[in-house]
Amino acid sequence: MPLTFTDVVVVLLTVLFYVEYRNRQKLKSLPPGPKRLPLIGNILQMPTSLEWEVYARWGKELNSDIIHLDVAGRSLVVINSMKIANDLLDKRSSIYSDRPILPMLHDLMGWEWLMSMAHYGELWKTQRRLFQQQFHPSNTAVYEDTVIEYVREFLSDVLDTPQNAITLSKRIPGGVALSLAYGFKVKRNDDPFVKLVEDALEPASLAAIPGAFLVDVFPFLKYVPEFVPGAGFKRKAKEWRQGMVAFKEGSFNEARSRLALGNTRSSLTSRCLQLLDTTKAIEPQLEVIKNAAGMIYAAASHTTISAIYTFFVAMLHYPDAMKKAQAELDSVIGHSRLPDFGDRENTPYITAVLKEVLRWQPATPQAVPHRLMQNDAYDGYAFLAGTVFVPNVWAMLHNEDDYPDPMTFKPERFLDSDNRINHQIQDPSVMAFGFGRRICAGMHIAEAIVWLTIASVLSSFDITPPIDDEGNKILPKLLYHSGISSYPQPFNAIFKPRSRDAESVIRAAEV
Ligand code: HEM
Repeated sequence: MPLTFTDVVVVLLTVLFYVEYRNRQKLKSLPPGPKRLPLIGNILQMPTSLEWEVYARWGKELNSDIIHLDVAGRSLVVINSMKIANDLLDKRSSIYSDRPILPMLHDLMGWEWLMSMAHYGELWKTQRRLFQQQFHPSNTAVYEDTVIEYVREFLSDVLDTPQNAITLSKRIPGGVALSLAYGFKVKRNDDPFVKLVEDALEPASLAAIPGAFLVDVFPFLKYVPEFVPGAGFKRKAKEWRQGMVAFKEGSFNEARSRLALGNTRSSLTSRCLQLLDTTKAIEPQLEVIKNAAGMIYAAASHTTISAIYTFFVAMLHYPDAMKKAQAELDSVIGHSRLPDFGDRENTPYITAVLKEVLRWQPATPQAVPHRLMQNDAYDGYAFLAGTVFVPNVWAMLHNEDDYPDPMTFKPERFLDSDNRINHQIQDPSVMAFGFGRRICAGMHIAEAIVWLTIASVLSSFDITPPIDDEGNKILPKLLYHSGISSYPQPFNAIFKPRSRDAESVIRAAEV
């Protein structure tokens, strides 16, 4: 007998009621969360901007450092405290180190090879090992000269076109990354590889946020054909996939041919190509090198530029901090040379500025999400395998107990009464760079780039806000874009050499 319309409605309602019943059962053992709607859960409340601040507010309202969000039946757990992040993501890292599968990013855009997004398995392990061998924290010689080179070129470029200083600063982490990955010397303007990789990365950063695309919430949508109305995301993904392939293959092939011609600097690609094991299949080895090299710009550039921009924004809002930093640099380094890494030990205030930059507006306010690999229980809660955990680094770094008056930029909070680094104060780096086995593999390089940029810029320039027609300062708004790495909205600043001597020192130091 054929089914009637009423039969279909009854079956459908039964299924829906069953799904909702199961969701409610699951929720009983989960952390508190904002009020949810049947079936779709919290989907309509999911914030689309400043997520980290909304999650922190929800945590306070619910009086819990761990909150649960139901995204149409999928569990998202936000961790607002460092202790819980340590308990789960560090101490139980053997089961909390996977990444969520995001159909838009992984399947449709083809970024499944990207180490920071990769599944916790053999491919990730091989890439991470390779990365650590090349950039071991003790092996500073591999990156310090490159960092010095790009920072000094930046200073000289700012002397030439001070009005472009903010845009020019992007070349510091971008140039260091392309140099470490492929041995390319990045052009001062319109570098073709920077363009290639930027075109590929912009959409990937967006798609890396869980729930940014509906297909991440309803994975079956990935099977909807491209011509169906509303499937525009598939056309976008196809175009973005081409960008990704062009960057990954194009940069690697160029590095390889330059190596063959002997026309390259030492880099991860060149060193790995020289160490190829000819007794084994070559193609899989090439694939690993290609992935690891492609990873470097992706992980290093947008995150580190965010921190550099935050440094500029902080100097505009807090000129007293800038003056104190300059006074320290003047007394330790003087006026006849630029800072270098040997000065790090003797400039605690600059180190404190670096720490406060990483804390005040963290470059990755929600770090990168982790995915639980097997069922687990914690503090009376039960989590199912597949639950996605978002470490709300912003909330941890704005915790009033560790950092009183957290919205204020105050490097002094990291110093003791003798103006030395106070090790009793929680170091922001233990949160700002993520957790457990997936912790940022390049954090020492990131800190080196940002430290040298702060020290070099402040020893040479004053940074002040532009002035409007009525004589008022135009200060940047403290509004940050959403994305895996978050950066301030466009702003302007005036960079003025501190003296004639400062100009001569910059010109003399250019390498
Ligand atoms: C201020 C700058 C930076 C910040 C804030 C930052 C932050 C992060 C965070 C939060 C993660 C994810 C950690 C987790 O899953 O818990 C990560 C992963 C990673 N970062 Fe960074 N990062 C920065 C710069 C860099 C640089 C300069 C490099 C390389 C030269 C780098 C290489 C990586 C790599 C390879 C991963 C993937 C680790 C994995 O999944 O195993 N990062 N970073």
